[in-house]
Amino acid sequence: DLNSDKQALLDFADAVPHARKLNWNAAAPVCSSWIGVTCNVNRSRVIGIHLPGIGFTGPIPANSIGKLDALKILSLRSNYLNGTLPSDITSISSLQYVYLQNNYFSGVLPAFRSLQLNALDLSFNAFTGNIPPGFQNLTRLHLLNLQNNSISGAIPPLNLPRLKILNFSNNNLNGSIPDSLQTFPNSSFVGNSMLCGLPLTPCSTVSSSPSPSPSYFPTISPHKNASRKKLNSGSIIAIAVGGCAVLFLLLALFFLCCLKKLDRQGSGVLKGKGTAEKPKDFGSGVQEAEKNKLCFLDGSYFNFDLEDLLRASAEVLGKGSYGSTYKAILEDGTTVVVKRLREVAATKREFEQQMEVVGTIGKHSNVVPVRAYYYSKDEKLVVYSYMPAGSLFMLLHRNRSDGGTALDWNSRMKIALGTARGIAFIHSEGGAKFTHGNIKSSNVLLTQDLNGCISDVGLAHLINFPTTATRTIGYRAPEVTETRKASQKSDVYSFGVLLLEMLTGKAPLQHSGHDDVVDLPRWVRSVVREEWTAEVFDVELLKYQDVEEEMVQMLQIALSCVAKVPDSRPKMDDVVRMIEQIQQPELRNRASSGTESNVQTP
Ligand SMILES: Nc1ncnc2c1ncn2[C@@H]1O[C@H](COP(=O)(O)OP(=O)(O)OP(=O)(O)O)[C@@H](O)[C@H]1O
Repeated sequence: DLNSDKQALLDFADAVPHARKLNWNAAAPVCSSWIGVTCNVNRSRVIGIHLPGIGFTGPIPANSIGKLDALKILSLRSNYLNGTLPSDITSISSLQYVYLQNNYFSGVLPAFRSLQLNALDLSFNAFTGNIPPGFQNLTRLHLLNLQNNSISGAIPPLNLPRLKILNFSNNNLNGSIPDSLQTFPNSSFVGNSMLCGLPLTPCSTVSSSPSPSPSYFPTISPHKNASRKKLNSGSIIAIAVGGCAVLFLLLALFFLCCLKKLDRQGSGVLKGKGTAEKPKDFGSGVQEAEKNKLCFLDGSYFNFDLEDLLRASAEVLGKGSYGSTYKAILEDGTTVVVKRLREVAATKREFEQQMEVVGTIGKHSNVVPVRAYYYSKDEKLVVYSYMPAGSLFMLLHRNRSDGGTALDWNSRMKIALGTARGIAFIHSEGGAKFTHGNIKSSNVLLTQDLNGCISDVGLAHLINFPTTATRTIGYRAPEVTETRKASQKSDVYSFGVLLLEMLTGKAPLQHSGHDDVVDLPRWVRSVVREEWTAEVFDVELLKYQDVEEEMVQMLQIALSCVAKVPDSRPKMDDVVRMIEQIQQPELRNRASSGTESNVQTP
């Protein structure tokens, strides 16, 4: 039951040291609050563990994870786990997905009992022994990755109907590749010097070699074999070590060159702009030795590591004040957004601490969650969920100039309230002095149902004060220009500008081809002073009936936020309350039908 699952997890966490803290508090509910743990629908059993890159070190003890006998997904990849895999884990009969790659597991490659197994990834470990013939029973397997271990012997004649991805490369396998596996590419088998047959060199192509007689070596390429026989194991090791050293040096040189080039370019690997380009390598500054250290803030969702990220195809979304932003599509189809930060002023410790805070704040439904981050001397990356519906900036301005439909009033109200709630949460959870520091419409991202989510939380604290970003200047409170320090009150000012932007349809920046205003609060104030008219409002909004009063109320809230004197501005909590008090759009229909008039949400 859930209690024994909980105990098994606690036993695991107690026994296995880990670099990153787990919030596995015995008193807190496992299914809703424990990082990296997924339960079944009725919350009676643990069915998934996703804990990649937590820094687990040492062996997994028996009677810990192995006791989770309803477990379907086990992901402990990219840790420092070693020793043999306890047999109670390999015996769990419910397992469907096992991701244990990039660890230091050793011992004989175990057979997995679960006939439900869909994916088994044990690559980049130190497993030895043969491929168990029992793998033939795993008829549901679609992925089998055993690359970069020390597995030896012949490949058993596996015939797995669903197998799509197979990788046995870089092991010590020998003999001929079974017919049933010959449809897989070369890359599935390379790096096994004693292995032959399609798609590698055919085992029987021996006629060109006069001696030794091919009949002595019926299944092994004589060419490879002959050269191998002359070397003793000592010289093979020497050559391998030498080869690796040269390769490592070359790689290091290559990375250095890339870095130098990057520095010269200022930021980003891309030379141009736009979305059509496909950079292959936005992580070229990542040092070989520091790979795999992608730190996850919520391991329960994603299953990838730094290598996957570096391999992903990426496209530039834009260059912001903090650096370049990429959309990356991982090999398994997961889409994430990677921010490559420049001019980070924080030390590694400060960066980590900030990310911990950001991790807590990211749990709010109006904040774009940070999924993972990476910090090295040369490269700082922050990984976010991809928000396919785009930003408020796009919906308000770009969409329209591209002939798209304008956002209606109800949607604007909903986005305004959501964003205000997100900012209020940032102010309350991050501590009394915690600020966002860069509130603007391109940092309000939307879900499909137009829930406004605030992005880039915590980044302003890590980066040197951006002075040049024109898109930011229009949102900046007057005092910040002098003090160069954001405060919660300056966030309120920026939010006020954002509200004015939604009300007027004008962007607070100079942008050719758009109806923009450099100082939006000043412009609105001057119009309002002349006469309280509909002139300030976006013409698109004037199409809607019976919303003028709400628009005027919102305008008042916005103007109170952009008060010149910081102390005259409301607190973010108050702003939320004020917006809530304007009749809720979703309640308007019911209210006007007379059944529930004057309804206000709490
Ligand atoms: N998680 C995300 N999902 C989808 N689009 C995103 C995501 N994060 C950022 N974007 C979009 O990518 C583009 C570039 O973002 P970026 O944050 O680099 O620039 P910015 O918002 O203009 O400036 P700043 O760096 O000051 O926030 C923006 O249009 C932004 O809306």
